[in-house]
Amino acid sequence: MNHSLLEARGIHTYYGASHILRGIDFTVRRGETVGLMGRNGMGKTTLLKTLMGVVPSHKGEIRINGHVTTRSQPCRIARHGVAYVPEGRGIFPNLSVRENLVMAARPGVGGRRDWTFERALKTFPRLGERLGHGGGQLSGGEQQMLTIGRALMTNPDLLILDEATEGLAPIICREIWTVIGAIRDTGIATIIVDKNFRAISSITDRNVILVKGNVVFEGDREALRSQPEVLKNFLGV
Ligand SMILES: Nc1ncnc2c1ncn2[C@@H]1O[C@H](COP(=O)(O)OP(=O)(O)OP(=O)(O)O)[C@@H](O)[C@H]1O
Repeated sequence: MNHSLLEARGIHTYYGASHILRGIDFTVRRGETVGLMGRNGMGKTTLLKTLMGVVPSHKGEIRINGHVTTRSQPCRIARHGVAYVPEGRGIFPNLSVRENLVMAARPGVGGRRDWTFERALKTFPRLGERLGHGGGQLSGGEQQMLTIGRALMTNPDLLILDEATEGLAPIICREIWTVIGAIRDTGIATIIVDKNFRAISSITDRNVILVKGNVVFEGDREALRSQPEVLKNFLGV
């Protein structure tokens, strides 16, 4: 029995002639929170896009929830239980908060309907106060909450967050980190990319660092924090 929710082996991805991912192995177990770290341009977003089928891998194999998804379209991968929140915010600015949430609703793998409209509002009370507002009228932090709320409404097994707190005020970032911690407690696995390694590593089970398309470190919070040279060399902190 394979307990991995997501398993990628020997992944190579190119943009044209540029060889970006150079043989990456990457695993997420059920319910696990994984921090994906690295300096700018090291291939984090490319790895997420490859896992989601947005960018094709040239070599290697990806399995999600037991299905080989290496050459699947993003919509098929989403149906295998993955919700992807890309950098920037993917909401419909002309639809209301209510419409944005309701439109995204669908059962998860096996018909699971843990996340309902009511539960999303309980998780993000701010959204409940803005139900009639257009998505485009929200602040940056509220838009990010709506994006995450929409992703949860698809009842995912795995939530992928790329730079969820980018450009947001510290107080809003803290609110988002708290929510991500709460999502973790519900058993949803998460991959998080964020520049704030302290915030990430305080909620992750495992951390993976990329340098030039290779995995150079993999370990839990203690392993990461006990190796200042790793932080300095690979993250510049
Ligand atoms: N569409 C593209 N076409 C060509 N090259 C690209 C494209 N997107 C990204 N790259 C290049 O691929 C490399 C990896 O980029 P990627 O966005 O995956 O890095 P990242 O680790 O997510 O960095 P950042 O934190 O800056 O988003 C970079 O050198 C980048 O310039």
